[in-house]
Amino acid sequence: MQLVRGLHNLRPQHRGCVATIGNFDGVHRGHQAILARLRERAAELALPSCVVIFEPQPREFFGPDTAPARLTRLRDKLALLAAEGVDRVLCLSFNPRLRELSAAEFVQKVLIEGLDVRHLEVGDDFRFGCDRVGDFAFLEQAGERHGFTVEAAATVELDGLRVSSTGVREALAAGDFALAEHLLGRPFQIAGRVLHGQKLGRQLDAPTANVQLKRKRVPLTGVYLVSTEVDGQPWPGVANIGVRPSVAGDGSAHLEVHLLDFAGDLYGRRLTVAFHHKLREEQRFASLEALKTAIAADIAAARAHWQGQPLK
Ligand SMILES: Cc1cc2nc3c(=O)[nH]c(=O)nc-3n(C[C@H](O)[C@H](O)[C@H](O)COP(=O)(O)O)c2cc1C
Ligand SMILES: Nc1ncnc2c1ncn2[C@@H]1O[C@H](COP(=O)(O)OP(=O)(O)O)[C@@H](O)[C@H]1O
Repeated sequence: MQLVRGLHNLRPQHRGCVATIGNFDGVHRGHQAILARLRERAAELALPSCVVIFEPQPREFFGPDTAPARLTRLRDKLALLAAEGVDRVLCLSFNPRLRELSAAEFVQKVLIEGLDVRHLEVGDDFRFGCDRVGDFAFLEQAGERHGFTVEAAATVELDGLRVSSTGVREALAAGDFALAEHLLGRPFQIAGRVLHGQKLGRQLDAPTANVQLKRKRVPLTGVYLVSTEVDGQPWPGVANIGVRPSVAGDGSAHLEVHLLDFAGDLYGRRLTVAFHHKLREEQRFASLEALKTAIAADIAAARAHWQGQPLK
């Protein structure tokens, strides 16, 4: 899959494609349905498929502190899109200039001049352009003028519930991992590099791989049963994600993973942590001794849970 960053990096060979536009945060089963349709149309027309995404996502641009926490950072989103068979991603910076483009200008600059789109696949609630005035009817009219077809992918519902990034966030916040996994089509995961921490973990009899989080806000906090892979081998563990109120810190979110019966050096490695079950909320403990006792209980609970269970 090819990544093109910014309209200015589009070349003549990128013109002529089948495209879709959106945030694709989480690349959930609703997104996957649109991407499947995109693949079909690309095959029928013998054209490459292109997904247009924004970075930051528009809501993050308008309200960095109020936008919902990301389910997938850019790197993970790109890997998931590649796995869905997308040929090309055009990643546009959502900046004041882009924000001010009218719907007609967006169509002209991005879809016509930039991509020469022959077919556009959109979600049924997709809106775009300054103040979100562009909608499906607008695109259909533009398509008639410029010679491209537009199709609105039907809403994907599972058990009567519309699949959405918001739905996944709500499931995570409620600790309903079965639902999150159902909506995503895979377990919820966070990937990142293992950084050096405060070296407190070993004093707590629970060394923890400190997985780097690139964003301040996270879609879940608490203590969880997790699994990861080390050298291709599935490995169970227990993790805390949150601000660690018992430990002096800067208030930013951390993901700390203790792997059961693991001894070794994980610094610098990239871990993908899958979340399976919530054990408890993160707590503020009065002493490190009390925190140590709580962590020992969490580890015992994780051991009891994973005993004899195949890792997912
Ligand atoms: C299973 C588990 C549960 C944890 N629960 C809490 C908690 O409730 N409150 C808290 O402040 N920190 C909690 N922590 C985080 C510890 O404070 C953290 O792992 C410790 O500070 C080690 O940090 P370091 O890797 O920077 O040395 C938990 C860690 C683990 C592994
Ligand atoms: N069972 C284990 N689970 C997680 N990390 C472990 C384990 N055993 C050893 N390690 C290593 O120890 C490091 C964590 O030790 P810790 O004292 O918590 O230090 P830090 O504060 O740097 O995270 C991990 O990054 C990893 O390299």
